[in-house]
Order: sequence, then structure tokens, then C-alpha cells
Amino acid sequence: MDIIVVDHPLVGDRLRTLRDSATDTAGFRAAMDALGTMLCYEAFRSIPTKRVPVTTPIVETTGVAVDGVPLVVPVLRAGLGLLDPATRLLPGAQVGFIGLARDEESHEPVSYLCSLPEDLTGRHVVVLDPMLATGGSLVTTLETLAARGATGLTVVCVLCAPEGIEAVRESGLAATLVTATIDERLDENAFIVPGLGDAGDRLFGPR
Ligand SMILES: O=P(O)(O)OC[C@H]1O[C@H](OP(=O)(O)OP(=O)(O)O)[C@H](O)[C@@H]1O
Ligand SMILES: O=c1cc[nH]c(=O)[nH]1
Ligand SMILES: [Mg+2]
Repeated sequence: MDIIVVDHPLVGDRLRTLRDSATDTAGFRAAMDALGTMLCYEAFRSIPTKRVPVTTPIVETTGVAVDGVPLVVPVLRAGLGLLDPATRLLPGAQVGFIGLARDEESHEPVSYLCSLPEDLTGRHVVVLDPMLATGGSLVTTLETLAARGATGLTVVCVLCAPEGIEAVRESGLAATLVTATIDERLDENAFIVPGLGDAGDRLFGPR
């Protein structure tokens, strides 16, 4: 698995905004959107392209076009915070949805939604979830996508814990992981340290 930690001053600035417990909902959403744009820009480097003819005011030449229809898959709820930037950059993308909520005691993901095309063979698929903690949610997501034939999966996470990266690496199901940071560790509640708290709650309120 290739791990790309995007090293850029603006990534650092928006990450600090997300971490800050004084950032309100509007500021949190805006920083997530900006970070999503920067991380998705990197993640979309590997989308398939083709050469197509283009007529400039001067001559006939060729240009680049996205080949096929990529699928972006936000993991609800928090992954929805990355969906707008992803589809702004890739307006022709289709969107699938996976809904998972971690059980507060066991920290295991509980599935409540799966809305995806039946057959993902040959499709370019990009998973969006800001938080990779134990890795349970992401590995479940990758298994669901792989069971439908998806391969070469790209994942966009804003914050990763080393434990989660190891779990995803062991699964062998992700080709590329793009992130803003690999944090220190998980705490006793399986929250990322230093982290940013509960991303879903900070975007949408407690559930
Ligand atoms: O790596 P893990 O230990 O599985 O934790 C990461 C998951 O936790 C968060 O979702 P959560 O279950 O809090 O749901 P929410 O987005 O609805 O708040 C986050 O968005 C990931 O999906
Ligand atoms: O730190 C964490 C861990 C899991 N989910 C979150 O939203 N935050
Ligand atoms: Mg949550």
C-alpha cells in the first residue's frame, strides 16, 4: 500500500483548525472542505485518463479527459464532509454510500447502509472517510467494495492512527492511502491522539 502524507502549509493550517476544540461547526465544515479539496486532488492523480481530440482557436491538437466514470464512496456520516470537494473536482463521478457507526463499547463498526452498484469490476473507486482509528470501519468498507469486484482502491483519510494503517495494510485491500497526518496513537476509547474528537459529531452534531 502506498501512503501519501500530503505535506503543504495549507494542509497544516486547516488541520490545526480541525484539531482546535474552539472551532465551531461552520469553521469545522469549511476546514474539512478545504482539506478534502487538497487531499482529493492528490488522490485523483491515479484516475484513468485518455487522449481526446480538441480544437483550439489555432489548431487541432489532443488533450486529456477522464476515462470512464469513477465512483466515490463516502463512509457515513463523517465521510460526507469530504463529498462536496470530491465531486467538485470530479463532477462526472458517481457516488455510492456506506453507513457505519462504531459501537461505543466494542469499537466495532455496525453497518446501517450500503448503497452501491452491484458490480464494481474495473471501476476506479475512491473511499472518503476523515478518520482512520482502529481501522475496523475502513477494512469493513474495503471488504464490501472488494466483494463487488473492486480492486486497486484509493482511500482518502484526513487523520490516521498507526493502528488503523496497520489494519488496512494487513487487509491488503487498499492500493493507496492519502492523508494529512499520521497521529501518535489511540486512547483507551479508541479515539485518535492528538486527533480532533468525533468528526461526525463535529460536522453534524451528536447522534
Ligand atoms: O477506524 P475506526 O475505529 O473504525 O474508527 C473510524 C470511524 O469512526 C468514525 O465514524 P463513527 O463510527 O463515529 O460514525 P459517524 O461518522 O456517524 O460519527 C469515522 O468517521 C470512521 O468511520
Ligand atoms: O478519533 C476518532 C476515532 C474515531 N472516530 C472519530 O470520529 N474520531
Ligand atoms: Mg462519530
